[in-house]
Amino acid sequence: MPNVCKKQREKWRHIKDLDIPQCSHGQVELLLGANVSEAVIQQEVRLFDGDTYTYTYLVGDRSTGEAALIDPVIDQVTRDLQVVSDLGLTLKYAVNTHMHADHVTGSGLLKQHVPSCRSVIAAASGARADVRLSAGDIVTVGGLQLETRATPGHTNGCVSYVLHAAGLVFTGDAVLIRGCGRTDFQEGDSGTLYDSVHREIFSLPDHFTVLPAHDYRGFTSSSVAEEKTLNPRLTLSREQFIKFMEDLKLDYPKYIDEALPANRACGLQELSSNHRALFEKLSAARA
Ligand SMILES: N[C@@H](CCC(=O)N[C@@H](CSS)C(=O)NCC(=O)O)C(=O)O
Repeated sequence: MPNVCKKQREKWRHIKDLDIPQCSHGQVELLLGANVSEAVIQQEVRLFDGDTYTYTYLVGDRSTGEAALIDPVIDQVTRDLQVVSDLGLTLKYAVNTHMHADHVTGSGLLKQHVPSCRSVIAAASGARADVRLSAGDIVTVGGLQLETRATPGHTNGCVSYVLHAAGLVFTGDAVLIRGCGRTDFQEGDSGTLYDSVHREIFSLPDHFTVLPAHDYRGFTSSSVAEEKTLNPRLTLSREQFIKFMEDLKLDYPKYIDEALPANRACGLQELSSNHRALFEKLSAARA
C-alpha cells in the first residue's frame, strides 16, 4: 500500500476517501492508478540513483496490478523489484526515454528476473528492444496510457511519455528542472531540442507535472508552466539557446563507454560480469 503524507492528502481531492497511511520521506516516486483516470496517486518519494543522479519512476495500475518502470538503472534493479513486489504489482514494461549515455538501463536485468517484462525504447534511438516506439504510440499499463511524444535534440531517439489522466510528463533528458539535456554528443542538436521541447512539452497544459530523468541540484519536480517561464535555457531565444549550449563544455559521463554499447541492445544485451553477479546474488536472495 502506498504512503502519502498528510499535506499531499489535503491537496488531492481524488484520494480523499482512500485509506492510505502516513509517510515520511523515502526513495520512490510512485504513481499508482486505482483505476485509470479516476484516481492516480502521485507520491512525493521517488526512486533515485545517487551515483548517476537518475530518477526512475514506477507507474502502476492498482486495479490490474500492471506496472512499468520508466528509466530503470541497472544498479538499482534489486531495489526496484522490491518496490514492485511490495506493492503487489507485476512488471510489464521497462520503458526508456532514450539510449542513455551515463548509466546502463535496468531493462536487461529486470527481464532476467521477470521474463514477461518487455524492454521499450523509441525506434529512432537505433537501439534494439522488445518494443520500438514511434511518436503517437501508446504504452498501455493496465488502464493507464502513456502517450509517446518525440522530443529529439539531446539524442535523435529521445521521447517523452505523457500520462494525460494524471497530468504528468516524463521528459527524460529533454527537459530537466530549470535545465535540459546536453547536446554535444549522440547526435545532439540544440536547435532540434529547442524546437521539440517548445512543440511537444510546452504545448501541454500548464499544470502538468514535469518529471525528468535526472537532477543534479536537488530539485524533485516542476510543472510545464514553471519550465515555460523559469527555465533559464529554454526561455532564451532559439539563437541564444544554441549559443548557450555550445558554451556548456561539460565533462563526458563517467560510464559512457560501458553504457552506450549495453543500451544499444536495450534489455537484450549480455550482462557484464558485475551485473551477472548481481543477478546471481539477487536470485539467491529471492529464492
Ligand atoms: N557527470 C555525469 C554526467 C552529467 C551529464 O552530462 N548529464 C547529462 C545527462 S546524462 S548523458 C546532461 O544532459 N546534463 C545536462 C546538464 O546541464 O548537466 C556523469 O559522469 O555521469
